[in-house]
Amino acid sequence: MLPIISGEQVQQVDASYCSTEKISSLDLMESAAISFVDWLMPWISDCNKPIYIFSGPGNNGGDGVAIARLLKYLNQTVHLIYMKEVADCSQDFQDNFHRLPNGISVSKFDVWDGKIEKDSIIIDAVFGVGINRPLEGPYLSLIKILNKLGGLKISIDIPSGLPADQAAFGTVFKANHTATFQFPKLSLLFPEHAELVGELHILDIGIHDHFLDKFERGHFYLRQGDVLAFHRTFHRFSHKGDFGKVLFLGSELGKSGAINLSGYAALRTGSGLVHIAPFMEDPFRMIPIVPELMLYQDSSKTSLNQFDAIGIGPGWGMDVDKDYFQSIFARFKKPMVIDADGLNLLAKYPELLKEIPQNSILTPHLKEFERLVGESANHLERIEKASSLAKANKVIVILKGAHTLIALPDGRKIFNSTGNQYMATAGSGDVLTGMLTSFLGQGYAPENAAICGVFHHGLAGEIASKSKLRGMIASDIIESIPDTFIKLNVL
Ligand SMILES: NC(=O)C1=CN([C@@H]2O[C@H](COP(=O)(O)OP(=O)(O)OC[C@H]3O[C@@H](n4cnc5c(N)ncnc54)[C@H](O)[C@@H]3O)[C@@H](O)[C@H]2O)[C@H](O)CC1
Ligand SMILES: [K+]
Repeated sequence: MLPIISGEQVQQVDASYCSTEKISSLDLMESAAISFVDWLMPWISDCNKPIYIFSGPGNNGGDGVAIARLLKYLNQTVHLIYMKEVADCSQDFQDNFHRLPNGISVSKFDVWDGKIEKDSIIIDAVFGVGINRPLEGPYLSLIKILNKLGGLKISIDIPSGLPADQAAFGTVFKANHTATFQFPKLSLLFPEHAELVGELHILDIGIHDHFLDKFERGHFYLRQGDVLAFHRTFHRFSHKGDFGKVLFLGSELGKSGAINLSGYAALRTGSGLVHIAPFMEDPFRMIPIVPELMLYQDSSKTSLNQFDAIGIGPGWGMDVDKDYFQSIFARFKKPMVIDADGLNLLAKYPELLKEIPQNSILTPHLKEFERLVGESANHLERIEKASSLAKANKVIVILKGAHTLIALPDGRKIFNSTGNQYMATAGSGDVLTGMLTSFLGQGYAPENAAICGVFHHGLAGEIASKSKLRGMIASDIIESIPDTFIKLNVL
């Protein structure tokens, strides 16, 4: 998995890479600039819009200057506005500045006429990961001007003003795309920064992941290439028992959809036998959404050991009494998935947290998480609280949202790369619970079940939303689960 290192460590990685590969930092800046231009050109080459590049005094500014040169070579109309005397800028900035070809309009900010043609493309290369204090003076004035403009606005590496590892501490450039180098900086993954970052793109500049491994501090980014290794494979002689027998407890009267969605998602994820137990007086009156689902009546006296995995909570309601809730942890000693009202019940009876079987998977969304651990000032604090909850109770905490976080009991924190805004729809969480429980029931180690469940859930959402966009519903996510296995070639 790709380590997410700190902004401060980026310089050390660069130095390590340059000395091992015997290249100069200027060469590395050139690869960064080339990867940016390669990424940008396919979608701007036909529109012929003027490009304004704003370059600060450090190496982020240097990237901007190198990009100005490359775009000019590709016959683009380029305006470069730089902020500080060239002699006071970083060495690589200066070297690139002296290589600028003719035909680019170059102005220093304090004498620039301030004119930006309508519908221009704005490239923000003011500050990168070297930001160390809030924007002020000319930098603040510039970003305020740029934030008022519409059109395509792209940040190089990180929106200027945003620190790499912390919550924003002042005015920040508002990008609609951020093209970041090599790995996502931690702060680019915070939900409160979504409006600053826009769509996130990760550009490879040639540094191999193992250069990042040396600086690894427990944060990782989960990509498609990583996820295959966490799967179990099955063969021609596998039978339905191998694929697991799972049960879902939830769905009070009026919310029968919840465990139906979980159960159906478990079937589509590959479970052999799926039971659903509605929390209703006569559970057998409910009609499952697909005939492959079996109904089950649970009581606090019956052992649940016949099941390989259980998922509890979707649509359960808060009328579940404490003794019955507690009895589940005594009747099922293997890792389970706890979601929705299962989590709300834990928030109501926090003394039961220590009774949860080790390595169980808790899947709060932000509100449920707040009920469990209280409010957080920002996402950084939330990430730390999720990790503490996981470590203290030896459970896996999946904090749902854009870039869902998987906090493992050993302290590792994994951020997911799949999914999109269209997944914020009723029942999407019930689908995740179904998928996670299914993987557990198929004999996946809980950590692997968490990783595969979260990744495939996001990927299914991406696939389903292609043809549905805002009209996508949770059932569409379920229908796309099989395509995720086909896409990853998991047999
Ligand atoms: N491996 C890579 O990812 C590569 C990244 N590159 C780019 O380099 C920048 C980081 O460059 P660095 O020079 O370290 O930092 P900045 O450009 O952000 O500028 C730092 C510069 O600015 C001063 N400063 C900081 N905050 C302020 C402020 N609020 N007001 C005024 N001045 C400020 C600080 O003192 C420094 O002088 C990275 O993001 C990439 O874009 C390389 O191109 C190649 C490899
Ligand atoms: K920037």
